Amino acid sequence: MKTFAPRGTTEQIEEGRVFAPKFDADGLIPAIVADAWSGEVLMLAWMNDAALAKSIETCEAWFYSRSRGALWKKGETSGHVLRILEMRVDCDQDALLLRVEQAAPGTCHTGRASCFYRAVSLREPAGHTLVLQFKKAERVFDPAAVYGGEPKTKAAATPSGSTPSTGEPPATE
Ligand SMILES: N=c1c2ncn([C@@H]3O[C@H](COP(=O)(O)OP(=O)(O)OP(=O)(O)O)[C@@H](O)[C@H]3O)c2ncn1[C@@H]1O[C@H](COP(=O)(O)O)[C@@H](O)[C@H]1O
Ligand SMILES: [Mg+2]
Ligand SMILES: [Zn+2]
Repeated sequence: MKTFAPRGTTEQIEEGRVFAPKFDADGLIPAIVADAWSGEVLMLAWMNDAALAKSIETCEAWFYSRSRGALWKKGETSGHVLRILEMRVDCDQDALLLRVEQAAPGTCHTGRASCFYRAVSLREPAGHTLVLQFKKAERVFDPAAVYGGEPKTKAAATPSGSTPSTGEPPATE
């Protein structure tokens, strides 16, 4: 059973009004999630046909977890659901952008605001271990309290979560 329109011509896909999302060979389409108010990119996850349909029906973000092999409503454990204010599709309709309002601060399961809290060093030659720089590493919630497990209160107090071997600088934002 197909939930969405079949792909048309390039002209129809790029300039038309019919939503005809392209799922990859695994039946998935990537969805970038950004905070609707700040524009901050929060996470990237994948949707299958069912997750996309549920997201559209409920205006809450549903994904397909590749590692768990299951449909997943973001926030089902944490309560940190993502209300979709707008869903955009890119030119060739093979990527989605969800502009969301967060029910609670912190989208990343590590307790950070965004999954993208580290930067890869640029202008480095390939072929050796590249060091990551912590850019926005402070935890805005304690993942142990929300998900269970070892408390992260110490790491929350030291935003860079410093592990001396990597020489991480403190958070810069
Ligand atoms: N909460 C998250 C979560 N939030 C954001 N993300 C991002 O979403 C991506 C999930 O996509 P995939 O499942 O395809 O990714 P994956 O890396 O193959 O596998 P997992 O992350 O699912 O292990 C990850 O790569 C993360 O960058 C999360 N990925 C996983 N979780 C887990 O989801 C579960 C439920 O959490 P809540 O939805 O917050 O209740 C918990 O077990 C969390 O650990
Ligand atoms: Mg991942
Ligand atoms: Zn994350």
